Amino acid sequence: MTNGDVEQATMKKAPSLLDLQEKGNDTTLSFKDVRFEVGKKEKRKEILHGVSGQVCSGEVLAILGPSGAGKTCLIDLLTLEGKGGLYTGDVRLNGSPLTPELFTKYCSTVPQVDRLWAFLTVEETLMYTADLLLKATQEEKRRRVDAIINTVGLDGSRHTKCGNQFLKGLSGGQRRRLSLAVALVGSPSVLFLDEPTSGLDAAAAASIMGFLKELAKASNIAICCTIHQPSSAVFNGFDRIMLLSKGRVAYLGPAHKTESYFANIGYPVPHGDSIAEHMLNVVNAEFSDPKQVDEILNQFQQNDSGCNHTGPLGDVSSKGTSIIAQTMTLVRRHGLITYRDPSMYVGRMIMFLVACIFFAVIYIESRSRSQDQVFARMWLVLWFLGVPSSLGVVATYVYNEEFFAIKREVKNGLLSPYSYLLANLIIQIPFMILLSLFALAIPAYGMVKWYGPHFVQVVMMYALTLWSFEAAAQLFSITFDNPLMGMLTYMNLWFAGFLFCGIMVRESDVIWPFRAMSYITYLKWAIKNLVYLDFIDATWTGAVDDSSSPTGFSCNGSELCFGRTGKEVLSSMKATYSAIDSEDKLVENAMILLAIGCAYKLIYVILFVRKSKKAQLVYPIKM
Ligand SMILES: Nc1ncnc2c1ncn2[C@@H]1O[C@H](COP(=O)(O)OP(=O)(O)OP(=O)(O)O)[C@@H](O)[C@H]1O
Repeated sequence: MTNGDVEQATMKKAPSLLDLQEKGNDTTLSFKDVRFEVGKKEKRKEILHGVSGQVCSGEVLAILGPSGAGKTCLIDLLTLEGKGGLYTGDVRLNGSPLTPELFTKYCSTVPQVDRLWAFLTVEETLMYTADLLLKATQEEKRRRVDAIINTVGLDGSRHTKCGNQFLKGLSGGQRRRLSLAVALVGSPSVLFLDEPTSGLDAAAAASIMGFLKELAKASNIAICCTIHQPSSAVFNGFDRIMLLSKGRVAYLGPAHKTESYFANIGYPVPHGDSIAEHMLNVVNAEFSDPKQVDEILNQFQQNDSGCNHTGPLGDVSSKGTSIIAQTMTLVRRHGLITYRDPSMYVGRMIMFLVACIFFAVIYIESRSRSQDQVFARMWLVLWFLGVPSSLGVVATYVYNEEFFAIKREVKNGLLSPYSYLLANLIIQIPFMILLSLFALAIPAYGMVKWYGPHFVQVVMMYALTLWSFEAAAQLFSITFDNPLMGMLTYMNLWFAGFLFCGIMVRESDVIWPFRAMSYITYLKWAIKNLVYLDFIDATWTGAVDDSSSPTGFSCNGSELCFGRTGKEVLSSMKATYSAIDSEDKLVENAMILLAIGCAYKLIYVILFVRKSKKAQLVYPIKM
C-alpha cells in the first residue's frame, strides 16, 4: 500500500471539511479596469491593460495564459502584493473597496512558494495555526484540524515534519496541500492560490482542482487561482476561466463554453487537441502570429454577467485572538522549532563551545596570571568575544527566512507582528544566557581559570553583548530581501567592531568621522567590562614590592612588569591600550552597550512592523 492509498483509505473514515457544511455568506470579489504599469516617463510600460472580472462564492475562477501574459501581476494586484510599479483600478469585496484590513479579515492566500515551518509536523502546523487564529475550545480546534487534514488527504502524514532542502519531510505535493490546509483553518471568504498545481503530477493536480471545486461549493468560498499549463483533467475542475494574453483578456466565462467560444470566433479546436492546449497556443504572442493574437483579443466582448453580491460579508467573530494569546502560542511554537532546529541556537551553542575550548587550549599558559601572560589573557578575552559574536551571521540568514513566513501569517490574519516580536524577545533572552554559558563555563572558568567570583556578572555582560549583536543580525536580516546582503552587512559591522574596539588601533589615532565607529561598536564596551571583571580582583604573580621603583613594584629586572594587583595591572595596560578601564565603569559600559543594542532593536522593530504589514494599494483610476 502506498502513502497515497493509506491517505485515501483514512479519508473515508474521518469527517472531512466538506461534511461540516459551514456555508459562508455570498461573496463577490470584483475588479474593474485594473492596470499595472512600470517605469517612468518615456520608459513607462503598461503590463495589465484594463482587466475586468469577478470571482463569486461557490466557484473557482482560473486565471490562465501563456508565459508573460500577466497572470502573476493580476494575482499580485488582487492580493495587494505588488513589488513596485503603479497599480490602478477598482477592486471591491461585496461592493466595498478592498483594503488591507478587509483582505486580512476575509481573504487568504496560498503562495507559489510554500512557506512552512520545516521542523513542525503537519498536525502541529495546523494546531498552532488554529491556536493563533481561532477563538474556540481546544476540542473544537482539534476537530476542525482533523477535518482539514482529512480533507486535504494528509492523514497518513499527520506526524511527518514539513521538511526543507536539508530536512527530509513532506513531498512537494504534500507541502502544497498543507499550504492549502493552513489557508483553510480560518474559513476565508475568498481564497487565492498561485499555481496550486505546480510540482504535482497530473493525477494529483486534477485531484486538487477537483477538491477546490467541491470546497468552493460546499463552503461557499470564492476561489481564484493562476494555472500555468492545465491538463484536460485540471481544466475540467474550473467553473470559470479568465484567459489572459499580453495583459488583456482573451476570454472570460464558463469553462465549459470555452470550446464553443473559440469555434465561434474562428479558432475551433483541431481534432485530437485539448481545449486547454489549443487556447493557450492561439493566444501565445511569442509563438503564434501576433496579428492573430490581437484579433482574438479585439474580438472579446466583456459580457460576463456573473454574480454581484453586495450583502454583508461572512461572520469573522470567531477569528482573531489577543496579542497575549498569540504571543503565548508563538513562544510555544518557536520554542519547539528552536529546540528541533539546530541552525538557530543549538548549532551555535556547540560551535561556541568548540571554538572557545580551542582558544583556551591555545592560550592555556595564561592561567598562571604571570606578568608575561597579561596581554595573552586580554587577547583571549577578545577571541572569546569576537569569534562567537561573528557567528551571529547565521541568525541573519535564519531570521530572513523566518520573516517571509511570518509576513505571510500576518497577511492571512493569523497574528500581529507585535506578538511575534514579543515572543521572539521572550525566547531570545534565555538563549543568549545559555549561549554565554556554553562559551564561558568550561573554556573560560574550567580551563583558563577566569576570576570565579565574577562569574555571574561576566555571563550577564557576555549575554548582553550577544543580544546586541543579535539585534543587529535581526535588523540586517530584514533590511534586504536577499539574505546574502544582510549577512555581508553583518560581517562588515562585525569587522568594523573588531577594528575599532580600542585594541587594534588607538581611538585618538583614528581620524573623524571614522572615530565615531569606536563609540558605536559593541565589542569595545564588552571588552572593557570583561577584562576589568577578570583582572581587577585577581592576584598576579611575578611582581614584588619595590620602594625604589616609582610604581612601587618591580619584576626581578624583567621589562614585562604590570603589577601585583589587578588595579596595578589594568593601569599599566591602559598606557598601551586606552580602551582598558582601570576604574569601575561596569554599569556605565553595560548601559552604553544596552543602548546601542536597543537602538538596533528599535530600528528592527519599526522596519519589521512596516515591512510585514506592507500592502500594495490599488489606486483609483485617474480621471
Ligand atoms: N516590475 C516589472 N518590471 C518590468 N516588467 C515586469 C515587471 N513585472 C512584470 N513584468 C513583465 O510583465 C509581464 C507579465 O509578467 P507575469 O509575471 O505577470 O507573467 P505570467 O503570466 O505570470 O508568466 P509566467 O507564467 O511565466 O509566470 C512579463 O513580460 C514580465 O516581464
